[in-house]
Amino acid sequence: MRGIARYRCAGRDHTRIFKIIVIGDSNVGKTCLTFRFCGGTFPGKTEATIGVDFREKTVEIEGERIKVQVWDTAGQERFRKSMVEHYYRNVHAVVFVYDVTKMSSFTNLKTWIEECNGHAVSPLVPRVLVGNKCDLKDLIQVPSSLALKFADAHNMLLFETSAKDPQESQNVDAIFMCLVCRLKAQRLLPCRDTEGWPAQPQPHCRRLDEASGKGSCPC
Ligand SMILES: Nc1nc2c(ncn2[C@@H]2O[C@H](COP(=O)(O)OP(=O)(O)OP(=O)(O)O)[C@@H](O)[C@H]2O)c(=O)[nH]1
Ligand SMILES: [Mg+2]
Repeated sequence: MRGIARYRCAGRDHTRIFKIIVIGDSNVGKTCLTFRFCGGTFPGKTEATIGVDFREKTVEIEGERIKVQVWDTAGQERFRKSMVEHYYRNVHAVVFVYDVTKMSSFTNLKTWIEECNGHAVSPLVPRVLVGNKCDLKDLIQVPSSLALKFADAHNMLLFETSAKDPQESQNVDAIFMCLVCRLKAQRLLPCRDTEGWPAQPQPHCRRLDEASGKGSCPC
């Protein structure tokens, strides 16, 4: 049987928790991507996220169990403004999402990056760029070359994928697993218990589902 690595904090053993926030315009598919990663399915119907929805998934990498706490944020200004400070507090990694069929969601990325930088997120916090809805091949407006240039300029990896297409599910997993691997490599990252995770459900905050998965580093 393989041993599970655990880290000791204040005399107690803890599974490390990594907080990953998912940011981008409304309707780009943030909820669907997080659903695909945490639940393994594409939700039949979604509504605009209000505040934040929490999802989590426990993964095992090189013998260490890690809890990935995914913050599915609201893209609509009116549904997010009271929550923005909470999004960025103690964040470990950021996923920026645009819709490959909607150029404005790509050009707006600079605003999302500015917001992130404006909340003093350390440059050491890894960030990735995700172009979603690649299944809509005939409707693509954002060329990969343009997205790649943008990602390079901002020191991010680019993933182009689809939350909807089941054949893309491994790519969706790779987005998050890649971040987890990078965070795991940052050995000084402290373990946290439930800091940043509301003890009680709050208005506009719902903790949805939990699934478990095992994986190896996709990077
Ligand atoms: N074709 C296609 N549609 C998708 C994909 N991902 C999401 N959608 C659709 O896009 C719409 C918006 O998806 P959501 O995940 O709710 O978008 P969101 O970014 O969470 O939006 P907000 O919560 O308002 O910020 C829904 O109708 C989804 O079914 C995808 O990969 N392909
Ligand atoms: Mg949403």
